[in-house]
Amino acid sequence: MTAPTLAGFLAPWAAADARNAAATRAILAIADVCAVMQTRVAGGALVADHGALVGDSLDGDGQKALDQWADNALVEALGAAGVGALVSEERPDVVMLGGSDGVAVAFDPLDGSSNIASNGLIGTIFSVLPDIGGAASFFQPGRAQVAAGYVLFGPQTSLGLTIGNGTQLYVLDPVDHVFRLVDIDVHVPPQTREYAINGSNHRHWGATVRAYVDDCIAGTDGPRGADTNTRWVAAVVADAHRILCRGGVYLYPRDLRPGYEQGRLRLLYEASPIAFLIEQAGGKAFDGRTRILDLVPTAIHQRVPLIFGSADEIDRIARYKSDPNLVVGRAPLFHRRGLFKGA
Ligand SMILES: O=P(O)(O)OC[C@H]1O[C@](O)(COP(=O)(O)O)[C@@H](O)[C@@H]1O
Ligand SMILES: [Mg+2]
Ligand SMILES: [Mg+2]
Repeated sequence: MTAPTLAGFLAPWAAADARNAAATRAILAIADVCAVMQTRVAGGALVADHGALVGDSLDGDGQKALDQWADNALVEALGAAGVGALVSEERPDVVMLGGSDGVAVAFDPLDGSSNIASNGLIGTIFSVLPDIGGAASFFQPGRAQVAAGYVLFGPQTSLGLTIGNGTQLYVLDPVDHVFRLVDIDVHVPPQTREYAINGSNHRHWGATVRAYVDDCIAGTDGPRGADTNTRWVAAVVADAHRILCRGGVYLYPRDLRPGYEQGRLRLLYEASPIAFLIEQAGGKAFDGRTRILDLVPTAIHQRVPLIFGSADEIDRIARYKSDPNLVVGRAPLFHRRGLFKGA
């Protein structure tokens, strides 16, 4: 028996009310663009120089050809799908599309841009919100999301989705190029010994994050009394997928570098959709203090410190914040006063 398709799985939900139907059209439009993008990505330099710099990005890390292609294809498809308004990482302002179906969409057309030119893991992340009238739709807390998802371009092309009834995983069938359901009820294991953080920023972190990571690194010689493992893909879509599959935690905290006072990830089209997916799979997501889904956006491209994953490990990280005994009296390994001063 062939696995249900994405469209087939969503059909009963779409039939329930007009907003679900509008959200379903948007989700299927995104899935169709990503199915086409899979072929484009798989062809690499035979198709185009995907990693070519084609302009400035809002974040200052340069817009790549594939960022631009994905952005244009998604804007066109969402317009045709009747979406009212959208926010894209690649566009400075809210784009009014004029559709009146009742939903608005925020998306990161290409996540993991720094991996494009080296055939690394990349993807697309999206958030579907109720359309409450133009730009205002994007200033609702994340818990107002109708649906959230991502597509990961890897050995398989995976799609993760939540419509608020658990989290499901799909794979793009290489035979007929449609997404088929492979896991109807994803569960993030509550415990883990695997963390993901860009360790090269160690000296810029606050004391809490540094203490947590130092204890991970200390392993059996430290307060955890157990060894840990680390993974960092430089594509949050891929780190999130791994965590949905086998647990773990991801941290992109605020740090002392200029411009990183609120970390690196964007609330509307990275942190909020990932938090919805992770929570629906039994995990947790916060900014170090507040649940991501309770945050109310104040700007469409605002950054937010993002920490998500296995629930018990998130509680452990939160304890580093609430219990100073876990932090005080430490000489940071790599800091001005530390053992390896200037190392
Ligand atoms: O290069 P760094 O500092 O390790 O940051 C990597 C992080 O930045 C991101 O690439 C930002 O997303 P974009 O690629 O969409 O800009 C995340 O996916 C990833 O986790
Ligand atoms: Mg991104
Ligand atoms: Mg991006």
